[in-house]
Amino acid sequence: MATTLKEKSNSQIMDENRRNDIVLEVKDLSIYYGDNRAVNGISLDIEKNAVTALIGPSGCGKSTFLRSINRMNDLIPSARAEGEINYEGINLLGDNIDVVALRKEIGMVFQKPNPFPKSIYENISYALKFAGIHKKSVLNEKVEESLTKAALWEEVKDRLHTSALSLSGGQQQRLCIARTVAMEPTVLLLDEPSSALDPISNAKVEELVVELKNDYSIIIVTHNMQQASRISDKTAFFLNGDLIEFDRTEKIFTNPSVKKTEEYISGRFG
Ligand SMILES: Nc1ncnc2c1ncn2[C@@H]1O[C@H](COP(=O)(O)OP(=O)(O)OP(=O)(O)O)[C@@H](O)[C@H]1O
Repeated sequence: MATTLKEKSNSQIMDENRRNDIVLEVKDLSIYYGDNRAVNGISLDIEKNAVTALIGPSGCGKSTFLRSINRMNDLIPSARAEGEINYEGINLLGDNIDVVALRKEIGMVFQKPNPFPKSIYENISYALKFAGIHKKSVLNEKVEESLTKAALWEEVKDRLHTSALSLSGGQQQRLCIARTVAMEPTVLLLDEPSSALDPISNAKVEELVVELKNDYSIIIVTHNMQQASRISDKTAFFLNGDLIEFDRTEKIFTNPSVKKTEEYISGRFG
């Protein structure tokens, strides 16, 4: 007989509530490049509508982990993953995953802004057309909506048909965020999205990330401890491919449980 709500124990209900708050469930994930293991059997849950920061010294596996979530590592012939990344009940590492559809659902923005050498408008409409949207009025609406979400509309609305390359680095990065958002993803993967930007553009991207978590679940790789503590809700500290500590950001930065975390965030290594 199916369990009715009444019959469920408190712990069952708590467990279900916890699962409802989770967008990605990572289980015993290892990632190899040839024989070299870059990520060592990590497990963690990524919360919905929250910002999760990945921190740790150079080469500790942050980007490798991030890229595994939307299967960008498939583009590296020597890379292979073991374990599970569960999203809506599906293991994203499975053989039958449509990676093009996956990358729409789980979008990614890179460290260096990489707009297409086309107009601001076309940067967004291109992917929408590819996805089958051709009606001009719908395209116009979606372009405006994505640029507004990326806090760029006011700055570019009068020059939508000029080259995206004429924008500042910070504007280009917000355009790349708008381009990703236009595909209506659920999860946004951000790989050091503001590290190549000036302080004012960096602040704008940070503000934007906090705003975007209302609509998306965000995972951000950052080398900037202040940035992680300012904008993230949860922080994962990686070291040599291991997940050393994963907790609420406030806890990680004020009272970490592991000595290595404390040493890293206080700048004693890395
Ligand atoms: N394409 C690749 N081929 C082979 N090894 C790789 C490749 N990319 C990364 N690695 C190795 O995997 C390990 C983890 O690298 P990764 O780039 O994930 O670290 P990271 O923490 O993101 O570093 P950074 O902060 O410098 O970007 C490193 O030892 C790196 O040399």
